[in-house]
Amino acid sequence: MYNIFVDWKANKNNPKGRIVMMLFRISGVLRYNPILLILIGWFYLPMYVFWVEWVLGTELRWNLSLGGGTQLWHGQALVINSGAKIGKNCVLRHSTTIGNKDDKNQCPVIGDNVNIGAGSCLLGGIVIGDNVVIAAGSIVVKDIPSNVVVAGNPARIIKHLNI
Ligand SMILES: CC(=O)SCCNC(=O)CCNC(=O)[C@H](O)C(C)(C)COP(=O)(O)OP(=O)(O)OC[C@H]1O[C@@H](n2cnc3c(N)ncnc32)[C@H](O)[C@@H]1OP(=O)(O)O
Ligand SMILES: N[C@@H](CO)C(=O)O
Repeated sequence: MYNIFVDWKANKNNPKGRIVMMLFRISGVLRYNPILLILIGWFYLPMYVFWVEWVLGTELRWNLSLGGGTQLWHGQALVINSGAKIGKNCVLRHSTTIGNKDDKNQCPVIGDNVNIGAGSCLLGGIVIGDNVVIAAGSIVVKDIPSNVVVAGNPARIIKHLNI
């Protein structure tokens, strides 16, 4: 619940990001509260799926593990498999896919402060460190260490960050 306020602050000057993240966090509250889930989940979750996933095209599954302070820019055609884990203070944009590579359904585990450029694909059971910038249009299919910028298809390190 606390993350609602953290996300709100992180998405300053970004009303769409604020609203989508708030709706996502409310669905997360239902996940951990069986009574609320029974009382309002039957109504709220289909509405969430309809408006956020289908109409806005932002597939942030209600049971996704997503750290506080997530910035969501634009968000259209963003699809994240619910098996992925994303840390705190990450930036998500449009036309991005984070999901499985094959039918083993292993998904990325992403650290804190990871800034994912528009049009990227992060696939399979890979681990991405903290403080990583993923350039627009990158295809990431291998582990990425902390404190680097990666770009390209397949994504390779183009810079080391002094953090
Ligand atoms: C509507 C909107 O505005 S939505 C916003 C969309 N923006 C994003 O998604 C942000 C993503 N940001 C990027 O992709 C940026 O290019 C960054 C952060 C990866 C790199 O930016 P900078 O640090 O300024 O790097 P710089 O421009 O100096 O490029 C460094 C090298 O990486 C290459 N490079 C930069 N971006 C990319 C990319 N997306 N894909 C492949 N290579 C790239 C450059 O060609 C350059 O290569 P060179 O050294 O061989 O000449
Ligand atoms: N600042 C925004 C611009 O659209 C972004 O980085 O995505």
